Amino acid sequence: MVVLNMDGVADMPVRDGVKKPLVGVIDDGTKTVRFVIYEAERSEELAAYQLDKTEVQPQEGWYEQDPMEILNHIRTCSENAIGQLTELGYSKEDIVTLGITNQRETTIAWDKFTGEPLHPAIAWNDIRTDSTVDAILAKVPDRNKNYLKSISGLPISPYFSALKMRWLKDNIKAVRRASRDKRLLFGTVDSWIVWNLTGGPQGGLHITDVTNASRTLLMDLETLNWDPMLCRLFGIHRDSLPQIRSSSELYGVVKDGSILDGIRLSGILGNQQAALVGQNCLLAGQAKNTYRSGCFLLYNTGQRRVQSTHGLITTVAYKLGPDAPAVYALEGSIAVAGGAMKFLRDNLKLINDVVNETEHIAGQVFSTGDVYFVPAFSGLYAPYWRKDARGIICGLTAFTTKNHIIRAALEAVCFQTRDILEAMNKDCGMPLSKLHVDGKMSSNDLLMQIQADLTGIPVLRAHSWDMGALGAAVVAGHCAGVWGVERWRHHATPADTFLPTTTDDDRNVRYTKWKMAVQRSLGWATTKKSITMTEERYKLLASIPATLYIMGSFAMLVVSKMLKNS
Ligand SMILES: Nc1ncnc2c1ncn2[C@@H]1O[C@H](COP(=O)(O)OP(=O)(O)O)[C@@H](O)[C@H]1O
Ligand SMILES: O=P(O)(O)OC[C@H](O)CO
Repeated sequence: MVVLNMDGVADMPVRDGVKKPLVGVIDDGTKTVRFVIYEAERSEELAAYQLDKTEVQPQEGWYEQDPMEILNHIRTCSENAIGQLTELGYSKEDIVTLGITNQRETTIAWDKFTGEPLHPAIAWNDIRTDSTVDAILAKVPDRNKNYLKSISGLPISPYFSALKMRWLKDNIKAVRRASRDKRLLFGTVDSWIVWNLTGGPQGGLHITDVTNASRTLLMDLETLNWDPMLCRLFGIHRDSLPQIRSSSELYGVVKDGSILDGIRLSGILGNQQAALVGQNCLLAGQAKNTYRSGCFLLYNTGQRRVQSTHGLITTVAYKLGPDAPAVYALEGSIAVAGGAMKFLRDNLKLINDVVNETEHIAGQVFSTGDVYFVPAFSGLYAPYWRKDARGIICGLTAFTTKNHIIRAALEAVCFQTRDILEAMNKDCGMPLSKLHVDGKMSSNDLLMQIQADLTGIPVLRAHSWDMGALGAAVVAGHCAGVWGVERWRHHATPADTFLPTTTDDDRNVRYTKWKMAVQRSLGWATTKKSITMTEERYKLLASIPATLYIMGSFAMLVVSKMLKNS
């Protein structure tokens, strides 16, 4: 609708003729940085700008990112998105607050006084800490990878930040030196962004929110504080860790000389928790699955911390203010979903274009012809937590074509989701009756239909694929008083519905075969010592003290646990 102003001249097209407060969101994903602007209480994006990040894979299983590139991309994206506002009748001044949502677990170490990163960010899916995990497990009763789960909610896995921090201290001289000189700051990407946005070396806030902290293996899920025993165990000094805050409160104001200068910061959520909020799964018993490079299914358990006995993670879903109670979730994390499509494109060259070809090519066959593809490129996450698994394609015959293999890669995403759902249903005792989905990969209709067929429940696809940015806008707007979470709770998220078309028998037969394929993928990889890139790293990796240190700490932990239980 075009509005006439007092002079009878058409104003810029503000939606519905009513100017609303705006909420900006910084969305740092594994592959992209986005800046998105929403009108308060509206779920469609008003303006957005996105840039791809440089992928750095220095060696097999290592994934690094450039922390400075993240900051530069935030500047460019925010300038461009805010630039679009003028055409829409808004200006930067209409942005009342900012939220941040980010890839979780990815870890950065930097210098408190210079602001310089001391190493590239180690990404969540990096498995260089494999041998550190082994050294730890060797000292745990029964090599129990769930030994720390009752405190942190997490299994011992290279996925989580504490192992990455330990690796940085053991292998990077600059990190050790900074630690010795009390200049070392650690953080997940949210911490890095906030610290830089709020002044950096000149008084930047070193904070994180509970959802990100709950992915480090250092936080006690009950107290929502860093756990002294876990910090000791991993050798991470509390002074180098950020302060843990809620997901929705006034943290501070941007002071970095950028276009965002002067805007308040009032929301932080890890991206999968943000998608749970964006999908409006705010009641216990509601769940969402986000299909991106990886795939993450979160089930809201309300204020109950459900301890999974079937391979899921317990994590903080959100905490809407310093005095609000924490809401928890059970999570099933899948390391490779859309990533398998990229593998088919870049490594096997079976397709040229993921978005435009996969659905079409896989749709040309009615089944995979009994081919199963387990994309365990760096091991398997939930519910298996097997870092020794490796990818397999099995069931090949002389009739197999690339169509079958591509279809099997799509099915793999759905079977992995079923693995998670089976575990969730057992942990929660109540089978999920429908699944809310989002993420770029969910735009694939065939994938969504296969998902409904293999799980036997309706799949409800959100109209916007980026529910994470929306969730961060909700929590930031909630604190700023422009986006009531209570009202949001009653907001119906528009969705496309995919209904199951298979019988129980049919899906169960196929699922049994999938489980056989998974079994065949296990135990393939032998742990390699991390082979480092520099002479310094070579020497340090071979050095025993770091490993001894961890083993010693573990011995202490075992003893202290025994004393606690006696
Ligand atoms: N239509 C589609 N069919 C199959 N896979 C898709 C489709 N669209 C996107 N993907 C896959 O989904 C992933 C999208 O990831 P993206 O949303 O960019 O998030 P991330 O930051 O996790 O990489 C990519 O790995 C891509 O291969
Ligand atoms: O790859 P993304 O950006 O969808 O997010 C990754 C997850 O947060 C990892 O836990």
